[in-house]
Amino acid sequence: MNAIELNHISKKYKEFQVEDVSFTVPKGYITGFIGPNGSGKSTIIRMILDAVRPDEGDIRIFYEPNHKAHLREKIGFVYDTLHIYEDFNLKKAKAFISEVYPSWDDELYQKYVDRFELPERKKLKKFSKGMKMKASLLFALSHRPELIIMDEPTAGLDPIFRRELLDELQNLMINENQSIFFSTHITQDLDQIADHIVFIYKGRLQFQKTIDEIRSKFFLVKGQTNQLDADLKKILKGYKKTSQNFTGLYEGDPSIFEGLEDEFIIEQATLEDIMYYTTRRERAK
Ligand SMILES: Nc1ncnc2c1ncn2[C@@H]1O[C@H](COP(=O)(O)OP(=O)(O)OP(=O)(O)O)[C@@H](O)[C@H]1O
Repeated sequence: MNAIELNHISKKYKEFQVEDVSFTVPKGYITGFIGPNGSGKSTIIRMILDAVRPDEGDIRIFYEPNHKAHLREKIGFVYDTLHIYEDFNLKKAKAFISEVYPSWDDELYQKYVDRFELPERKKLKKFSKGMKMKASLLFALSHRPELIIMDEPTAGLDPIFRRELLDELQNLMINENQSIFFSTHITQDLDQIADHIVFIYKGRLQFQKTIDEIRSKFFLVKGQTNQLDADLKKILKGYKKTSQNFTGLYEGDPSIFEGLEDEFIIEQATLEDIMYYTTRRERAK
């Protein structure tokens, strides 16, 4: 079952384009959306939410075209800025927002207000960046959405709350079978909680893989620069070298390095390594 499906999505702006992007967000899992600055993550999220129309392709949410109005109720959206009139305080904002969602859960709202330690009577414009993010989460979660879509939800949060939030998201997925799709630059968050990763770069899909596939297929190869010959360069997805040593990214079965333990060090690659070395090679093209 898929919560979201993108089929051959293209969108052209003057100086940037999303090119033929297809991927799925499976139901009941956490999917992380990664890519360097300006890769098109926010643009794609806006297209999923029907705030921007693609030039080509179609997007489905729970197997329905994403522009169907009733899908709004099923989605909790967290953006990096609050889209609420900022002269309001939480109480007043809640009065408006709760009216929009038939599934609004007041008890849950109260639980999150307490847990997030948010003042209910302070004007939203006087909230700090992190408080605004928490308020955005509060409203998104309190109507019990089946699908949570977030654009960099952990940006601006202190590390303690960030971890609490990640735990909370994991609980939502496990206990309520919710599907979560979120973009982030903090790839360690995803190493911790994501089941699937969608990686885009310069408006093109690099890959969609499960975390397990990534763990079993991506490795760092380290050795001395004089060992970095043409054959090795060919099989690496990218590398960095000094006059003495090199580190490269290898995708595939690590057994090809068996018996070469004295010559190379093979280590599991993190998501950050994968992004760094993949885009390094792209940049050098
Ligand atoms: N309405 C628009 N008109 C023209 N160009 C746009 C528009 N919206 C976005 N872009 C361009 O699309 C590119 C991708 O931007 P986008 O915000 O989708 O990337 P991102 O991956 O979310 O980046 P970041 O990680 O920095 O937030 C950028 O070059 C941006 O300037």
